[in-house]
Amino acid sequence: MYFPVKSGGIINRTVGHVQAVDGVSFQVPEGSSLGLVGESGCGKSTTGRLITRLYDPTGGSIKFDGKEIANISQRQMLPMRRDIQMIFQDPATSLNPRHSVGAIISAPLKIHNVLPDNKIKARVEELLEIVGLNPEHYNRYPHEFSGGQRQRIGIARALTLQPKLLVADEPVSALDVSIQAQVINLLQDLQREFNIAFLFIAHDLAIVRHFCPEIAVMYLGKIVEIADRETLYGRPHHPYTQALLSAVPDVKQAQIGGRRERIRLKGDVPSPINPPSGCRFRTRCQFAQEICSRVEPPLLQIGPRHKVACHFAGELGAHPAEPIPQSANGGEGAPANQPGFEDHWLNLSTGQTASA
Ligand SMILES: Nc1ncnc2c1ncn2[C@@H]1O[C@H](COP(=O)(O)OP(=O)(O)OP(=O)(O)O)[C@@H](O)[C@H]1O
Repeated sequence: MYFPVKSGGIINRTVGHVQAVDGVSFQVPEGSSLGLVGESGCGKSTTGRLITRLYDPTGGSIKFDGKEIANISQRQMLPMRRDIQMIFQDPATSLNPRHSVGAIISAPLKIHNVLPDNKIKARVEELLEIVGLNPEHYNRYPHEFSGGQRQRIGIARALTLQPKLLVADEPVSALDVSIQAQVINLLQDLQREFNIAFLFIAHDLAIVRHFCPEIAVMYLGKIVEIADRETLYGRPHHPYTQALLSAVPDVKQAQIGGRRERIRLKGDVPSPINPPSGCRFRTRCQFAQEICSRVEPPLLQIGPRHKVACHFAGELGAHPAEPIPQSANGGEGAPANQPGFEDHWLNLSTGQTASA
């Protein structure tokens, strides 16, 4: 997704592009959840909005249930909207303050014409109950609810059409810490009960840990590491993931005394209008070498469910001195940036291909 940058003035020329999302590839299995994590501005929300087709992608492919949806018209997308819904970060701004809760939650039912009018109220009351709100509050307005309750209204609205995929864009970031766990538990219960797949967007690794069996870390529009939860938190290989994790308080470490060494990132995130050549993370990476400015590292599979985009991928304190040979990447056209995982991968310690 490239957004045009305009010059302004009378001749409003396009003078550049914000490369908001470029090189993102993942799968969200049916009924499961994938966490998408990264600093502000790395393209997480844009990715979520592309999948729900709130934005029209400028390139690439998005498949839902095997069907290509990246290029279909909004009209063709309409039936699919029932299956793909979104929960937004800030319930205070995503709910219309002039509409009652009943009107907000019933709107999708009316737009998609799925229930006769006389059955709508009962369905909305049922939804309110499912998300832990009092069905008698049908006629109240969003301002009469607390932040956590408002997010429950947003969740009920997203559930109305029984979606198969929910894109949750920082669904708890705007809430009090004490309320966050309750809303996450609710989402988890709903997932189990209705077999809903989640793309769970968050800016820190602590929130997605309990929700997502698989997590992708984004930096400046790209996925830099994606792995199952145990691998990502236990043995991250990308210096950026390692830095993000070092900022998360570690309870176990605190119990046995001592602190995990904190890795500080140098400088600011560069502009996505003119991202660094080669590896986009190199300007802030303590391990960067000459190759990093020349060659963009592909997203290389290095374990059964582990991919990383770094020439010097390795566990913290064990980054290799020499870059991973380009031949190991399979050369040009290798399926490195395909979604999902292959059944074979590169074993970094032996330099050989391994399989299950
Ligand atoms: N409509 C738009 N027009 C131009 N640039 C945009 C637009 N939307 C997003 N961007 C830019 O694309 C990049 C990615 O933005 P995005 O909102 O997806 O990041 P994010 O990781 O979700 O950040 P945050 O957590 O702050 O929402 C940013 O540099 C942003 O300025």
